[in-house]
Amino acid sequence: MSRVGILLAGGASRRFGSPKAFATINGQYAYERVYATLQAITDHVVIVTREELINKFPNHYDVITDATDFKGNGPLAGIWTAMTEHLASEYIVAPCDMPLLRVSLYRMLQSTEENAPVIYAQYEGRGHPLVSIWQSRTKVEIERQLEMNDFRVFAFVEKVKGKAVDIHSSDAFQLTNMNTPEDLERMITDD
Ligand SMILES: Nc1nc2c(ncn2[C@@H]2O[C@H](COP(=O)(O)OP(=O)(O)OP(=O)(O)O)[C@@H](O)[C@H]2O)c(=O)[nH]1
Repeated sequence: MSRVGILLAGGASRRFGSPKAFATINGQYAYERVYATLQAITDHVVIVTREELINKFPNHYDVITDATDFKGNGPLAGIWTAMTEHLASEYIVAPCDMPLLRVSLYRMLQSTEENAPVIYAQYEGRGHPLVSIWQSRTKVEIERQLEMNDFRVFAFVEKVKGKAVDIHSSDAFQLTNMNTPEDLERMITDD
């Protein structure tokens, strides 16, 4: 089975004020940390970003931008773009703004028996559809939704009856994201 990691780094980072992918946590860029996690559990990792950032990533990374037809419309378009550029049986998805994600959390998702189209993390009833595993068969359905100008990730995951996996409280810290500079400050203190 071939697995491709999709690192989502194409957001506007409006609340953060500068590109979140390049926020520094203890000497490492946020995206580098997430990349390392995806690299450990996949055959290849692709970073999906926006035009303005593409040259900021070193050349040895595989970096693409959202498909022209859907760009600027959120992460679902990014997931679909990566699926079109890289054929695989399954895709492991992670956002660049959760730099505490570790392999152990994805292993938990992978150990789910179900052959659900999307398997995603959930903690205290809140789903995290960008911390997830997507089967390749979802590509056609994503495209159908995007073509209807519906860019909502969670709506998609619910529509295809994605499987939520409850994360143990001891792993919940991994789902911490940085929407604001204050979130990053807290993360550095806790890391
Ligand atoms: N490829 C791609 N990734 C996206 C897009 N929008 C958001 N993301 C990524 O999805 C993850 C979660 O996004 P948000 O929390 O909404 O981040 P954001 O849009 O950068 O932040 P705000 O502008 O403050 O809402 C982050 O890793 C983003 O980089 C997009 O249009 N394309």
